[in-house]
Amino acid sequence: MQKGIISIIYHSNHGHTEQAAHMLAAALESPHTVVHLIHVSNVKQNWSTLHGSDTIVFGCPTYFGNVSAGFKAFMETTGSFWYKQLWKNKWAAGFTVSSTIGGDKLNTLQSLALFAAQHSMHWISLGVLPRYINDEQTDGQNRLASYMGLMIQSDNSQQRVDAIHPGDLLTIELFAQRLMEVTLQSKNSLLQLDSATSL
Ligand SMILES: Cc1cc2nc3c(=O)[nH]c(=O)nc-3n(C[C@H](O)[C@H](O)[C@H](O)COP(=O)(O)O)c2cc1C
Repeated sequence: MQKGIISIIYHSNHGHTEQAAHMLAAALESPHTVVHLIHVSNVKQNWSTLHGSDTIVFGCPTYFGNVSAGFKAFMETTGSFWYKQLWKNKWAAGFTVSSTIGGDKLNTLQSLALFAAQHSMHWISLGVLPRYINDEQTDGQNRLASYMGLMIQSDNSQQRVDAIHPGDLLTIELFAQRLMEVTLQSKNSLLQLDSATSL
């Protein structure tokens, strides 16, 4: 079985999205995966890593209900190869961090999914049902009830980074499992297809 290559490209001004990106990368580590964690400020040295990935995960804070300026700048640099469609048929997924429960995070995830669509990538949704007990939503898996991608609620400090909420941590773990499943399933069926057609 070939390893699945998963890259996380993220922006963070105050460290909360960076913390989430590190947690997601750690949850993606397995004998079957190679994981790359790239801050947008280091993208110049890492284009070949992104181009060689099976799955690219986009992550940024929600600022004023949309992607942060740092992430938008990264998105726009991909215009230099967008017309070649280098990322066509790769898998894509996204996460966003903001300090309120809602905070218009959905709009950020929609912007990330649209960005992936412009690169003709396949979007992986969160795939983790919110858990209800006795008609009340719990503080556990997918407590922010997202479907488009991973949402995380942070503290609102620009000086410190508190621990991620346990429900969001569980959601990160479950999202990582889904990313691995999708990446590996597709990689191995493509390999089977290749070997069948080369017979
Ligand atoms: C300019 C600015 C705009 C923000 N807009 C929102 C917002 O629309 N919704 C929200 O819930 N939080 C908002 N926040 C809070 C941030 O999303 C939150 O602090 C986040 O954790 C910052 O991520 P970072 O530490 O990775 O930079 C905003 C913060 C800043 C500085």
